Amino acid sequence: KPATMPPGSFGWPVIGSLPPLQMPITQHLSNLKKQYGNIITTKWGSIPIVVLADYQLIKKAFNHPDFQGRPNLFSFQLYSYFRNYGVGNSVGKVWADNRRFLLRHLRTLGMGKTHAEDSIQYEAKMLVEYLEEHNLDKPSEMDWSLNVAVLNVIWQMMASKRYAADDEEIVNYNKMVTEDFDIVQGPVFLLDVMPWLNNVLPNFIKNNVMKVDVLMRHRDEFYNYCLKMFDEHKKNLDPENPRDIIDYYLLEIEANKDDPDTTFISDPGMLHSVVNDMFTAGSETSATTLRWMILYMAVKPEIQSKIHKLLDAVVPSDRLPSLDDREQLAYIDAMLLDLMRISSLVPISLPHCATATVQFEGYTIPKGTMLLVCAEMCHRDPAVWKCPDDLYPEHFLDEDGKLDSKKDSFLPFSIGRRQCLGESLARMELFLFASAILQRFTIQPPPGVTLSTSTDPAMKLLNSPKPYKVVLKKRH
Ligand code: HEM
Repeated sequence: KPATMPPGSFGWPVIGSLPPLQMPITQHLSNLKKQYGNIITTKWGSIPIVVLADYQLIKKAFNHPDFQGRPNLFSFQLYSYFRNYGVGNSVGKVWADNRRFLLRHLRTLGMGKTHAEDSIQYEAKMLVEYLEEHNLDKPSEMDWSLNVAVLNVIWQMMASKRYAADDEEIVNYNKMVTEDFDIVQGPVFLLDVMPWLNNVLPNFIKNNVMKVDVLMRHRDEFYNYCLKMFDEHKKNLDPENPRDIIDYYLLEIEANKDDPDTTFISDPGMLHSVVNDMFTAGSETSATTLRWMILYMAVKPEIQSKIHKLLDAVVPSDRLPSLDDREQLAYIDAMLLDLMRISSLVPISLPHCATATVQFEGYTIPKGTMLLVCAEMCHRDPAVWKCPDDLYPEHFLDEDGKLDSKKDSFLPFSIGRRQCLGESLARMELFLFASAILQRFTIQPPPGVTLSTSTDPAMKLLNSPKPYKVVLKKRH
């Protein structure tokens, strides 16, 4: 390791210092922090890495203009056919233009406003009705209906489409996304960190062990589905009344067709990557957070009962909770924020990459270094949180019981220039879905079962609960 880089070690030649397979990633990084401090050098395969294990350092780094790249990881790049397309994994002007475009038009389409509220409330109503019909009074898993409800919200903003909870096409797409998340957290990781393996490994290993063929098949299926959707949109496009992000994007392409430097190019691959990024980033994340919520409510009856009392006092039982009730239901928002803290859905955020050599905190961080941040460690820091390992909504309430959401050491949506661009939509969704579910049901563990809130150790990028069953009892 160059002496000018932060303390740590590059490990062995070729393999570097790979994280142990069965150890949760936060445990591994926490061991490195104990050994080397808050800023650490390590190496996975051929990728040099700097790990940031302190909130103030993370904030500083993720606001630095030269730390906004993404590393070239095989399983991320695959989705854009290895081109600098889309928003979640793109860099430079393509990323900046697509990000600005999406933020602007998601706001036009109601992100954070009443227009989106109506559509989320509708999905919440459909979801509770579905749960009432299928999951009442018996131990049951929270099935795909949860994913479909969440996906419908983003699907409508992107493509003006919504699906029934048991629609085959959408359930199939959800299964693909979930399966892909499992696969990219498995052995294909070796292709991410040792890209040269791609040229030497025989296809039967890449396909049978790493499941690369499955990832590619899913990607192509979704690509073809998108092409059909784009054609439909082109046929029905009314420039005076754009309906959704796809319409706005088609208009942007048209408006920029004579600009040789534009990133809004007519290659459908670009729009496909934008749509794909939004669907993957916006569905599994919110759906898994709701799964955590349902689990924690079953495990913490005292918090659930406080929420029930509050809902009964504030919201008449013949209508769903709405954003107008939000101030009076601050305890629910506080519970959701603390849920995001304790579950740390994205424990190391998404990796960033240095796009230039940077002098940072007295060290040299060479161009191409990957940056990883310890969000989960910040969320469980006993020096910051009163009850670091427990769900404790009071972490996010001030002395007057008002919501206090701006906390240091709290970064479930990451921080800085690449911070989650769906944060306000996600927070609105979580509030409306969670309060609708809790207004309608009491959530209990199955008789005689002790539910565990420990995370599934097979998951590295996303902290998911282990599969569980709960009993829903109708309240109203
Ligand atoms: C509970 C729900 C969610 C959580 C916890 C979450 C978390 C995150 C995190 C940690 C990042 C990485 C930021 C970085 O690289 O520094 C991210 C990025 C992103 N998220 Fe979310 N997210 C959620 C919901 C959503 C939703 C609903 C959408 C879509 C509307 C969305 C769209 C995105 C996109 C497009 C990016 C990439 C941003 C970029 O690279 O500039 N997310 N999210």
